[in-house]
Amino acid sequence: MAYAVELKNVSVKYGNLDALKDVSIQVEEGSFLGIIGPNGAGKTTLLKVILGLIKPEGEVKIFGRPLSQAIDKIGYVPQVSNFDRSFPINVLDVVLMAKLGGKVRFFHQYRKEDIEQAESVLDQLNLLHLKERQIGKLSGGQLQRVLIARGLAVEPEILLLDEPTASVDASSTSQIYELLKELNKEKTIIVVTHDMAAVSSYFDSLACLNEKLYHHGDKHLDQETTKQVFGCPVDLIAHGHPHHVFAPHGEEENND
Ligand SMILES: Nc1ncnc2c1ncn2[C@@H]1O[C@H](COP(=O)(O)OP(=O)(O)OP(=O)(O)O)[C@@H](O)[C@H]1O
Repeated sequence: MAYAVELKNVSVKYGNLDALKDVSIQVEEGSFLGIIGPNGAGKTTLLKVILGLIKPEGEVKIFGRPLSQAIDKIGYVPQVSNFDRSFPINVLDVVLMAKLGGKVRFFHQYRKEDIEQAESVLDQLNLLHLKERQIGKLSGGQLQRVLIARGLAVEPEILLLDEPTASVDASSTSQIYELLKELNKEKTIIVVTHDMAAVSSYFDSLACLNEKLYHHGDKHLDQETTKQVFGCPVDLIAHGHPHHVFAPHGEEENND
């Protein structure tokens, strides 16, 4: 069976800077994968590669096919911080924009079935009552869920999320992960985040990225991997919640 996403020896350079170096990963269909790494580790670059926005060295396959033939299988949820909240559009428009491939066209006439489908996604996420609300008037958690609705509006088989909990409080964080867990029953989910405190038991596998990909497998990370990736001891990164991510440290704990 083909992998949902497969990268082979993928590298990206910005000028002289190696943003990604020889990254290979195989993501099984139905996975809930967390990719963690510090700021500047190349997480957004990796998502852009999977979305076909950056052409890397190496190979990218989606369900065994070249990206160009399978791009419609992927939905994308951008970082809230990259989203202009002052933009004068309402929630339904944000979701419908997915149908335009992200291009903004004022006074565009959407097809009736597109509107019905966008409303149905909003309904699924308990957001339909907000459909007329201007996006600047949403809470951080609501805006994040609206962006997830937009990612879902293209009816993807794979949903990619960039820092989905960076702008929300702890209770919205669990709500968002509960929602993703529900969506994971039907879709492959890939989340990138630098926030290891927010990384939860929801993931069924974890990869560590810092230019290179250090670990990919089950959801337990060892001290050595995280030291390599983050360059500092595990407990500092996990903000006192190491049990969210890490297996018992065992003997390694004595080495600190
Ligand atoms: N268009 C670009 N031109 C030049 N350098 C870039 C460009 N985009 C990203 N970079 C650099 O590439 C590296 C990886 O950036 P990227 O945004 O992929 O990291 P990230 O892990 O998503 O970071 P963050 O967690 O801060 O969002 C960083 O050093 C960044 O400054």
